[in-house]
Amino acid sequence: MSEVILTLNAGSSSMKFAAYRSAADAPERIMRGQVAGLGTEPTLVLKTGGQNETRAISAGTHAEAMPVILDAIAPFIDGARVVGVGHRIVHGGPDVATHRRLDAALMEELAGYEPLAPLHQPHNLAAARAAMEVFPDAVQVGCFDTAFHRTHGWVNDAFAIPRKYYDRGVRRYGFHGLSYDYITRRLATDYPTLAGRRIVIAHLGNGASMCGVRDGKSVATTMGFSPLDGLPMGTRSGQIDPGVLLYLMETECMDAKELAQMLYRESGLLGLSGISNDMRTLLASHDPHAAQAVDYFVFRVRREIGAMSAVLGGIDGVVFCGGIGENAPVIRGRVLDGLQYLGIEVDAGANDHNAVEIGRGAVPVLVIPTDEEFVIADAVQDTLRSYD
Ligand SMILES: Nc1ncnc2c1ncn2[C@@H]1O[C@H](COP(=O)(O)OP(=O)(O)O)[C@@H](O)[C@H]1O
Ligand SMILES: CC(=O)OP(=O)(O)O
Ligand SMILES: [Mg+2]
Repeated sequence: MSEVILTLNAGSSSMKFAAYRSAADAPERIMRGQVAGLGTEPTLVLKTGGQNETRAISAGTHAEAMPVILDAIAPFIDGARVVGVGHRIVHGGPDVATHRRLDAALMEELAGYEPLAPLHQPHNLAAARAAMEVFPDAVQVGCFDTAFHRTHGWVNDAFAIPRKYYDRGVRRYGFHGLSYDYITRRLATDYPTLAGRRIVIAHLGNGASMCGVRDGKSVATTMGFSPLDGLPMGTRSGQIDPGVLLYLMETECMDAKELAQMLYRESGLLGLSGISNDMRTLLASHDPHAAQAVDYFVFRVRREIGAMSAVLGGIDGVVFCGGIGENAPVIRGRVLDGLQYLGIEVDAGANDHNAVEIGRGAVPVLVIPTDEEFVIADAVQDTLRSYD
């Protein structure tokens, strides 16, 4: 092995990373891991050859996690040259519809989107800057969560506020696009009969959203201008009546900073339960507020499945992914209960075992572990080949 590709994926509470070697069809993964629990109890998880190794670390922030990650990767790449580094970047703005090589001008433009995704964009860009310093000769490639959704029609992109704001970029961008891209590719290769159909993909993690896909393209998604909209999340509110914000500004004199703190960091499962943003903790809790937070989550996910059905004109398949979607049978079961009218029925045994196919109705229901890193590595390989 002489040349490798690295991927960095800074989520709101985690930093996932992986190393790949280039291969003819698609990059081959050498190892992957993540720093999880940033802000609470940070751990380093290494995943190699089916083995998971977890250890507590002292990094409290995304920046402090970087040297830990580089040390963790080093033994696996055995001195090989890092020729490309791919970065998940949450916000690419209105025009970016595919991955791009990161240069100074693009980095500056992307920094302008930091206020629109404060839990992600600053960490994404910090990781890219750090990688540019550590690997100055490697190609740095930005892979954008918003890019997959640039196929939306205008009605799905616009807010019904004066038009001048649309022209200034106040639009529904949508996020989690790398995850939806991966799932859509998996459907194309593993479930070709579903690939051209109407699919609802529920990415339920610490950040959560849903995407309606038709013919492999995004038609609608629950997140909007920022990754605050749509489903409730670990610490984010999800959809909220803007009148609530006006009321809080007027009666509680909250300013933009305080509202941002509340909406991004103190709401969602954490805000409703008063206990935790972690679905595992809430499912294990006997506190009635934990149960209510879970009820609210389930209610909103079900509601959005109905909305997606309306937008797509029916549903031919449902896919769950993300930390909750891949690992929480109780949530999947409750979300899908009573959707027989859409042809959706759950096989309880398969669901309990996190099987890949958990439906027993006319509409297939799948659990597919998402792999944003693969999409990033593939984009880097693609970029490197364009120079050959
Ligand atoms: N076995 C499980 N049961 C329920 N929830 C789980 C389980 N495993 C992970 N989760 C949830 O997944 C969430 C993390 O999702 P993930 O997609 O990894 O996060 P991020 O959005 O930070 O990338 C955690 O907050 C946790 O609530
Ligand atoms: C966009 C988003 O919410 O990402 P994450 O799930 O990594 O927080
Ligand atoms: Mg995520």
